[in-house]
Amino acid sequence: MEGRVVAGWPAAVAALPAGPLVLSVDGPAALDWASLAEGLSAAVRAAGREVRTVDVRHHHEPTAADRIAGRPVPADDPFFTPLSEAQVRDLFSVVPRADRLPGDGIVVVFGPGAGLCEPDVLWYADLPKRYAEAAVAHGRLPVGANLGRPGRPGELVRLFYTDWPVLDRHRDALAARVDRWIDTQDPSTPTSLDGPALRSTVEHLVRGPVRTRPYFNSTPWGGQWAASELGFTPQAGNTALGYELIAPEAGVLVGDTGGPRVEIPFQLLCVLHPKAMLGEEVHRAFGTSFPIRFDYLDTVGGGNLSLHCHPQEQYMRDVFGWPYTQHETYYVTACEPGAQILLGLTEHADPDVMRRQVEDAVAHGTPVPVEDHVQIHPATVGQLFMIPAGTPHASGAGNLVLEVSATPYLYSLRFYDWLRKDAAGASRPLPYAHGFANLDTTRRGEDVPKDLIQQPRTLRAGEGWREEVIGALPEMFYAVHRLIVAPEAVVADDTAGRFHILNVAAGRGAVIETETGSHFLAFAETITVPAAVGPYRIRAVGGDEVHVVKALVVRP
Ligand SMILES: O=P(O)(O)OC[C@H]1O[C@](O)(CO)[C@@H](O)[C@@H]1O
Repeated sequence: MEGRVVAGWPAAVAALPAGPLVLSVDGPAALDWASLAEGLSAAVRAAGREVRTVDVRHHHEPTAADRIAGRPVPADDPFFTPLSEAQVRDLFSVVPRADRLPGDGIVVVFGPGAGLCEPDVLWYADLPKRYAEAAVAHGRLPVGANLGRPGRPGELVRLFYTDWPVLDRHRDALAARVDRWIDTQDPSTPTSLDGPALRSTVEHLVRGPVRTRPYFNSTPWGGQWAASELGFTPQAGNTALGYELIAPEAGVLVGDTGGPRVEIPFQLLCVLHPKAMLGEEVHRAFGTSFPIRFDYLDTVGGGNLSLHCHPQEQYMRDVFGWPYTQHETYYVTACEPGAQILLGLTEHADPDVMRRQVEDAVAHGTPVPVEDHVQIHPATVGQLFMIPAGTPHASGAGNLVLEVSATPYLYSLRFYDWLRKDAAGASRPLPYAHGFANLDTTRRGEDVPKDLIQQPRTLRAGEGWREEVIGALPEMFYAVHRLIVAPEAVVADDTAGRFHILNVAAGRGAVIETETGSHFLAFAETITVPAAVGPYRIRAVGGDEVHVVKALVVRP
């Protein structure tokens, strides 16, 4: 990395040019902007410069939140809104302009949209999205407020489908010209990196394998595998959903080991270098959206996921506004004896009966006889289950599932949640009307195991290794392969112009060797090999066979 990560406001302020300045600090709604302004102002004063602050949120229109909102479809849908297509500019009727102070004073314009105020210097203050989600979910202000609604408790539906698309577009548009990137995870000592160093770091990152920072959240079905086997600290009692690589939320840590670090959004790599990251054809098809996600579903010592399906392609576009849909696959990395995967309709499933029972469960708490409608398959380590959009599914208790899926992840159309209630006696949202509108009633009976529980096909092989296709379907744009590598054997691979994602699913680990370096990938870890890498090698480490799950786009 060229340039240094520095810690604290004084170090960031010391790098500002002399003379009167308008300094804009832009960033998401989910920040404690008042503390930021206070900490930054104190550092400016300590540097002997006069300071004045302008909070752009006071210049947002009173109706700003309405102006940027995606409209619910149908109008009273409490579960989803289409992705907002608004711009941060829409928050304002008039974007404020600040006059410079005399001498070498600094006017600090801060808040979402501050970058539009034609500043002399532009900083971007970020907070990884997981903080916003947690703050909104628990009603923690000021961080948990929605864009255009400071001071009012936030809502997740607005966060996911309005705030994030609007703010992400804005961040992406600023990325090529920000003068400093600031990570505010520690609000009293933010870490930061200047703009040229940020961009040279990103340029370096897209030339080699890159691992994103993992974390696990907790859900009502979450288990204990990641806590006990990997040492993750459960947020709220369990390690349910492991964010390995969910591009819209993923971050990459940059900085020297032992020194201050800055977490930058993985998405910056796709925005600043889309062809190097994704490859030319994938970029043409998906723009700057990184289309494959890897995450864990940990139900070991936990419960069943809800029974749900995901939107069909056309519905996803028309109703939710995502250009591609949430096709999924489950790879069983570990499971307890007797663990199960629910997948596909039974031969004689009747969606009308199922719907009446689902409604009965909601209205009267009557259990749904799920096995009448949905097939139950034994979970076995190493098996991949294909879950095209519209297929009802759930991982049962006792599994560690590696999900290899299309990137959209916020569209679980739940039919049934096993009558679970939270401490306050509330059920989780059950958008079953959307579920039934998307249920693929043709995929049932024997077709389910035949098409969706595939047997591995060897694609190529060499001394001590083979590469298998373990899941591919005509309607899915990606395929899942597996490399079986004997101890110390080496596989030569090539991105051939499209990124690969690798995960060590069995064995101690593997070394990923490229022309410029080597990276050790331990069991259960995931890494992206950008398209620009070209040829690379996978070397098995440890005394046991190593299994590497690999995903790639096959039909852009
Ligand atoms: O609705 P539940 O039970 O929380 O399950 C949601 C999870 O299911 C999945 O769609 C997997 O099937 C995940 O992507 C998602 O996080």
